[in-house]
Amino acid sequence: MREIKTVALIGLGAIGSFLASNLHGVLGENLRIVAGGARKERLERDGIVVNGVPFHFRVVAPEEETGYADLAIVITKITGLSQALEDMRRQIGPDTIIMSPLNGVESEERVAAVYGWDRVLYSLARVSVVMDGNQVSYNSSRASIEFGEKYNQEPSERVLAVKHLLESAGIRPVIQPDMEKALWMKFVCNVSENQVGAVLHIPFGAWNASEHANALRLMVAKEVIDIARKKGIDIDDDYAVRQLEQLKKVPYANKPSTLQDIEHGRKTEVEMFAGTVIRLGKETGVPTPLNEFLYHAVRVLEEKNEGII
Ligand SMILES: NC(=O)C1=CN([C@@H]2O[C@H](COP(=O)(O)OP(=O)(O)OC[C@H]3O[C@@H](n4cnc5c(N)ncnc54)[C@H](OP(=O)(O)O)[C@@H]3O)[C@@H](O)[C@H]2O)C=CC1
Ligand SMILES: CC(C)(CO)C(=O)C(=O)O
Repeated sequence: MREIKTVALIGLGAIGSFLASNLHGVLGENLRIVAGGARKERLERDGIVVNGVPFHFRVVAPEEETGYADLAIVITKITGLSQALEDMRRQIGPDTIIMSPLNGVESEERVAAVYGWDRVLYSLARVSVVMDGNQVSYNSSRASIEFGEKYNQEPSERVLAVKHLLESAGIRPVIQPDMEKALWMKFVCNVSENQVGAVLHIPFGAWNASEHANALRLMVAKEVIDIARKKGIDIDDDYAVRQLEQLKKVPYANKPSTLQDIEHGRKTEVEMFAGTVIRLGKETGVPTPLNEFLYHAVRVLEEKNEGII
């Protein structure tokens, strides 16, 4: 069986730290975090503390010649993806598998445009991770990575290799039969939960505590489900309703990554959420007034952070 012995990861933020802290146990120095300049210095000096455990990973600069990695994980925010793909160039050889478990439905296309579809595996992260400074926390019993080829009736050799690696590292692997559909189902959640959560400044617990918050979540989700269906991706109308059962299991005070971005004064991924929905709504003929509202509302929050307002 194909074996993954070396992993290069770029983006040691919330999700990157969740992945790296688990992979480090099986890979040790064969896990390399790619980061340059002041970022490299900071990561080497401060390390990362995940669920109370301190880690100092091996950090390599983008220009360092380390040899190719068997698996490259790109997990920056969408706003940093283009630069990260450039910075990973020395890690990526002819047989390197690349996974980009960012939110949204388009990161794989962006990776493929640079490195080709034959290197890309689809993936997404089903976990809520909170990061403040170098402190990271998440609930390990509720964390999984969904991944695979576009369709996975018979898992390919490289899918089985990634499954084996994740299992050995203690990360729950889920091979979805249809990864395109899985990405869209997560997209429904992110567009509704992240954006409504950020604009109203409410944590995950609010969806269950407030019928009004939940009503807004469902209305926004409907726009995405309608677009998915127009694109031939079969997500039923009640999917977002059922999602409430999953949301009840997320710690009450956890915040979606978009709200964390606003609170930390960072640019959000609104372009990838509402921006994509508005664009695809026009292409498929689905009206998206709620996403138009959210797009501008999140932009206003960014402007407040930038001191424009
Ligand atoms: N947080 C969560 O619970 C979840 C997030 N996601 C998704 O996962 C993706 C990542 O999110 P998240 O982990 O929260 O994001 P973070 O902002 O916490 O982490 C991104 C990291 O990438 C680093 N980075 C950016 N560019 C580079 C570069 N060129 N070289 C090296 N490092 C770089 C940033 O460093 P620096 O800080 O120095 O800029 C930062 O540490 C997003 O698409 C998000 O939507 C998915 C599921 C859950
Ligand atoms: C935690 C979760 C799953 C919420 O939708 C997420 O993807 C995010 O915060 O970006």
